[in-house]
Amino acid sequence: SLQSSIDQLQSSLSALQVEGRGTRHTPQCSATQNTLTTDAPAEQRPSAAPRVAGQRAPPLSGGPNHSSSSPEDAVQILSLHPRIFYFPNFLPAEASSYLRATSEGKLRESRVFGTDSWSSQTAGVVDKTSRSSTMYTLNATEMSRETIRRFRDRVAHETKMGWDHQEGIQVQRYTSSEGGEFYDAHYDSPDMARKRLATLVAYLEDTPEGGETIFPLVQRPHIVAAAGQAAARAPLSLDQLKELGRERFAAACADESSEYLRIKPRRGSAILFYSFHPDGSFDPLSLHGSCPVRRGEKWIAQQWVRDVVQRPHESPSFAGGWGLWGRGPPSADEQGRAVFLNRRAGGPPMLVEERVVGAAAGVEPARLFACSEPSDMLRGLASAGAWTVLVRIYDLNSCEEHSSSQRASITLASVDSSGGVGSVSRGGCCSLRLELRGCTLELVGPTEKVSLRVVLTRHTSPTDETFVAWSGALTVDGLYKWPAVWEGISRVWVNGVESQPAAATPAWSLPDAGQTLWNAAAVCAEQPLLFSGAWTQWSQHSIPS
Ligand SMILES: O=C(O)CCC(=O)C(=O)O
Ligand SMILES: [Fe+2]
Repeated sequence: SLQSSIDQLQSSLSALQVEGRGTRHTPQCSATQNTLTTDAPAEQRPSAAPRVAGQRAPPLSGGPNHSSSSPEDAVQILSLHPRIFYFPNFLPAEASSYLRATSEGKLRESRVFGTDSWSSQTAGVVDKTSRSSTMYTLNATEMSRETIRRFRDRVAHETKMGWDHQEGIQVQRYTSSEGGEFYDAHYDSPDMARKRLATLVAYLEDTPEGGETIFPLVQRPHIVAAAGQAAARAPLSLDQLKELGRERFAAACADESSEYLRIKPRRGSAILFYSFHPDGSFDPLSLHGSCPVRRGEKWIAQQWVRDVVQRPHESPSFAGGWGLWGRGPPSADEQGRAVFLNRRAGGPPMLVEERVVGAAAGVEPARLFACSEPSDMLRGLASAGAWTVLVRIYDLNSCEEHSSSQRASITLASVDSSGGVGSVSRGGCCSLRLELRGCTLELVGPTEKVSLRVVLTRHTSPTDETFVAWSGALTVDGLYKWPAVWEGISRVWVNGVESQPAAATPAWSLPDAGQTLWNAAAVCAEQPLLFSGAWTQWSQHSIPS
């Protein structure tokens, strides 16, 4: 029965709490009864152990050493179905202030996206009957601010998905005008091709009245949504669940003591929730919305984490050649080199190598090779016509991608002609020489800060990467040191199946393979890898599959 399943789950929760207190587990992994206190104003929250100034880890310390010494900072499990976590102390005041200040003058009307039409290409529509608020998405420069970098490190740490999977942070403001701005119950990832696996919502301010985030299909205090149980017995369609959720949502906003999960905006706190199950399938219980703001304002910053790479230049494993972008993992050739199937162009398999000549970091030229078999980048392209080779040089410090001083582009009149086009561009950061026939990219500059991405596209749409025939990125050895985020990883699943890292990526070796191997596999396979590391110490035995 429903009650017995709930009882069962609650007893597993108790077991989990015992685990959480075990010596092997850090306090950040404990599930506590504090779940219900997310509604309480700060001063009513259970008092933490006396705090000694300077002893507490900073809220954004991130990385494997991120362990809070204060129970007040411990992450709380609000729900396992769907997975929702509450961080009482996620953002330092400095980050909240920066996010608000930088967005304030740039806010635009928020839009909604239909379930079928949503994609990064569609702009959405303003529909005040389901969403009224204003928003701003941080640009690359803002995303690279130190305070934001720490924020992103922390998100990467908690999700075990790197920066390259993160969208631009979206800041959103709801005011109390016109009956209170709000966001009706909705899903974050209607686009199933490019899943938003996880959403982190950070609250930048206290909202005096209204503005709660509601999960209307998640009942409290139970850790499992009764709606899910009901749905399991008499399956509801997605539309029916949504309808049910919307009814409950409206009622829950009007009723402080509603039984459905609500999170009150408190400056510095955050929730992290997943719209997908660990096996990659959609989780309909992730429906959520924002109640109308009754008094004051609500400010949030959202970081969406996608299954596919969003910001390639930030990949820690950018070792070249996701030829035919994400169409499958590489296999090994006779010499053990990684080979990508050349499906789209119908040509021979593509071989991508990474080499570094000269000093890895410094002013010495670094020569980077990127070739399709045997040694000509263009040979695999049977299709004649005009192409554009776009070489983007990313400065990893500023994340600038499009400034002309850091970018070179070359247009080829036709593919089957000489192909031996050379070009030198000089910009603020470096100079670039591109020799297609000789398969040489020569980059001269402060290479410890630079990453390259090479994209070959049809001339008609030089910036449309859906037409990519070849895409590779090259990182100078040692150039990008991914923060120690990856060190805690102990197990890896691909689409719900646990796999050995070695088996998952045969003969695929990178300079710092230990840390980047799995992420490389995620990029190549274009599917979520679900990592088990520091944060999942408990989840290995507590998240039912
Ligand atoms: O405002 C909130 O609490 C949630 C916002 C949200 O769900 C969204 O913008 O997708
Ligand atoms: Fe949302």
